[in-house]
Amino acid sequence: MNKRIAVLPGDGIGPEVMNGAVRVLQAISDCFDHEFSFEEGLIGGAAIDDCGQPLPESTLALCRESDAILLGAVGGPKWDSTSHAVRPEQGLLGLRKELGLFANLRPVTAYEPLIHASTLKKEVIENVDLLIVRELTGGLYFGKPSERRGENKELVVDTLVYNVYEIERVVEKAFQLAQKRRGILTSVDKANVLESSRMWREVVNRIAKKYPDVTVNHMLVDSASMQLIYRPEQFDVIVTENLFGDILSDEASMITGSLGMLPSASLRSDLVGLYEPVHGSAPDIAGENLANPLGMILSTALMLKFSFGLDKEAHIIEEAVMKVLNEGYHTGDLNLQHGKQVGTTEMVQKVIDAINENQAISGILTTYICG
Ligand SMILES: NC(=O)c1ccc[n+]([C@@H]2O[C@H](COP(=O)([O-])OP(=O)(O)OC[C@H]3O[C@@H](n4cnc5c(N)ncnc54)[C@H](O)[C@@H]3O)[C@@H](O)[C@H]2O)c1
Ligand SMILES: CC(C)[C@H](C(=O)O)[C@@H](O)C(=O)O
Ligand SMILES: [Mg+2]
Repeated sequence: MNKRIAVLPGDGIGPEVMNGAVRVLQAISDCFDHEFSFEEGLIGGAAIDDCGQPLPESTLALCRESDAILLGAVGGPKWDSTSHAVRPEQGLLGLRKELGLFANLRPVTAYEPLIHASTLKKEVIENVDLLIVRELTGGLYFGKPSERRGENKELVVDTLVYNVYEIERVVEKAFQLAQKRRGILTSVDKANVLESSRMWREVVNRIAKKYPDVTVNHMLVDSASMQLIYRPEQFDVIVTENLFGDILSDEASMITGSLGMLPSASLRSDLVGLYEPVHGSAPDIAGENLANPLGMILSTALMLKFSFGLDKEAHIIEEAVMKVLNEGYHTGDLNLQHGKQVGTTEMVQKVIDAINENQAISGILTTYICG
């Protein structure tokens, strides 16, 4: 299979984790004779430094011409003082909006070997396997006007805007995903206060009629944030608007033990997708070989699955990550008393070794069984 992949490393630890992701994909392509070509584009602060814009036309064109996009992270203190119109984060938001990537899937799994890395009790998290479906191209992030007004700029305006079709398409996606999983959909909103949430609820209830095999419940976001760390195993698929999804997914990441573990897929209706870890550019550890590359690596597995239909290859990456964690290897963000702490590049190499080992064993088995 020939695929063109746009690679947008971004800022901070972005390039470090991206380097690992590309190396893992090269290992996969070597094992399976796929041809993956990787073309780099600038985004975020790196792009501002280069041409004054967080999302250059050339990057957008590259993404449009590619079969899938990988993104590291954007932002950092270096660009914090610049005016908000040229913030690095605008590059990422612009890319999501321009490409119409409305459904952001953020799976959260309590990995057995990391159960003691979580600050939550073992019995609270041991069976957790949930999926947050976050609406990604609407809500407060994109409402206009967003500005400061008045002579002394003493009035600030941010608006929360949703068209009904924007809610329908992401809710529909969440129902379809719930159908393929355990059949439980929790819609999270703030319908006791926000009109947009009341419309959200109406849409969910209307679409629910098409999916009688999915059990639906509504939860207010404040309560949901509590339930997420009180009884997280109750959740299968959570569907929610943009900002709530952003906040709840960082919270949920601690079930896995670290924000560095969470992958994500941002999809539209066709197969094109953007794959990025949930974490940011982590300026506090950037350039020190300390970053956990697994959220980024697991995002490549989501890319293989969703954009290329390569389920087997995706599974091999996920199995390799599990094997490495089972052997006790982990980066410093995971608070584990036992095990072996390694740096970013060593962790990547361990995953690649596990992939190659897996393929060597299956090669021996094939020769043995087929003669
Ligand atoms: N998708 C993105 O590009 C994205 C996401 C979130 C934040 N950001 C940006 O990143 C910058 C920093 O934001 P922040 O500090 O609030 O959030 P962050 O996610 O960058 O970091 C939060 C904490 O988690 C740690 N952490 C995050 N990822 C890690 C990893 N892979 N391995 C080990 N530790 C990890 C960091 O060291 C830090 O202590 C900001 O400019 C923000 O806008 C970008
Ligand atoms: C960097 C920022 C704009 C982004 C968001 O809020 O969507 C990030 O926090 C995320 O979760 O992808
Ligand atoms: Mg976030």
